[in-house]
Amino acid sequence: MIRFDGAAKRHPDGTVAVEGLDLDVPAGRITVLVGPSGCGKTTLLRMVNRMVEPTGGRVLLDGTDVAELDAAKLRRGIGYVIQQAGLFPHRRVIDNIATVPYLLGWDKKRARARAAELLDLVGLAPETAKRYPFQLSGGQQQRVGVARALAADPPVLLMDEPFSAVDPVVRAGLQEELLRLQGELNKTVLFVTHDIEEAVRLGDQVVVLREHGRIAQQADPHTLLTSPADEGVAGFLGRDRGLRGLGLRPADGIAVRPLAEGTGYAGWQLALDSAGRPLEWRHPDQLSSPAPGFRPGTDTLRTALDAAVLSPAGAAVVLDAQGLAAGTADRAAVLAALTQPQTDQSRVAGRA
Ligand SMILES: Nc1ncnc2c1ncn2[C@@H]1O[C@H](COP(=O)(O)OP(=O)(O)OP(=O)(O)O)[C@@H](O)[C@H]1O
Repeated sequence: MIRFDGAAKRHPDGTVAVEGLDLDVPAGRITVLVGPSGCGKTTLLRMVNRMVEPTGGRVLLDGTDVAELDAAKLRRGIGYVIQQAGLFPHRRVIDNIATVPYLLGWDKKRARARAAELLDLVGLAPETAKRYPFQLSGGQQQRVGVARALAADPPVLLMDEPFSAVDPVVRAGLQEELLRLQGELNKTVLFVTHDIEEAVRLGDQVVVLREHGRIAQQADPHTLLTSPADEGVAGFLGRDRGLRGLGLRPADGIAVRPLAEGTGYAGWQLALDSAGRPLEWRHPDQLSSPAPGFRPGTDTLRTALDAAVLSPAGAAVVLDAQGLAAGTADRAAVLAALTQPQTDQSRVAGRA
């Protein structure tokens, strides 16, 4: 666990970057620091690996003040990912990833074998190994950056706006990948972003900061979206936060009308292919329309609601794990599920 214990940073020119922060970053979870430019996010992150020395208070790593640890050794035990990856331009991808193992004195063969393993883990093709960073796309470079940070299997990962230099589609893919990796690796992740959307998507815990590293709110994403601490946080969260909150809840507890009880709604009939996959909604007097659906438990309430809203029949198709139609759920059934209280266990699979 990382603990900020009154951690403060005042620069020689008098600028107070962080006034004095108390914060616990629990082991094995993702904690996101989010807030406007200049509020002290990067300063706080860098206090952990001693790239910034606090001028007041302490940062504890598993109970030990990091100031008492050898800085180089400390950094080798902490993965660090920054914006635009920060790869060594003159080194091949494989050797970029093996940077820390080399520093730790691993022999070349073992270090490269580990790097190849990580290349695969972050979803890059083996032939990428021989390339130089300039021969990769921005998204691929970020994946290499993540692989490099993970190379020596550090328990702690510091990520400073790692995905902000890539376009929204690539960014969403990288976020997805990080959640998948975290599901396997359970690192203690401290992640900095100025994007609240990214914060609620990735964080088990989200810490909204104001200027001078003051905490405006510290909460899980659902609580943050549904109960912002004040007007300032609500403004920072932006519009549609209720709807966005549904994207964090699994589509459970929705009453399903089984196929055997019929698939007709006010003249619309659900057509299936021979295997039982939904094809479209058909109506004798109207154009056919796509039949969107959702998988209970796997998809979110937002997806279920979207499917019900888009359906001309006013009902979403309920799918099984194989993508076959298991039944339908009308808008009223989806809306009824929205009003059910959420338990801690009911977060989207892979997130909690
Ligand atoms: N070396 C320095 N000397 C003086 N002031 C500094 C120094 N480094 C950072 N600051 C100031 O400390 C404050 C916090 O900076 P920091 O980089 O931690 O903010 P941030 O929240 O990460 O911002 P951004 O989202 O723009 O990256 C800012 O006001 C910044 O100008």
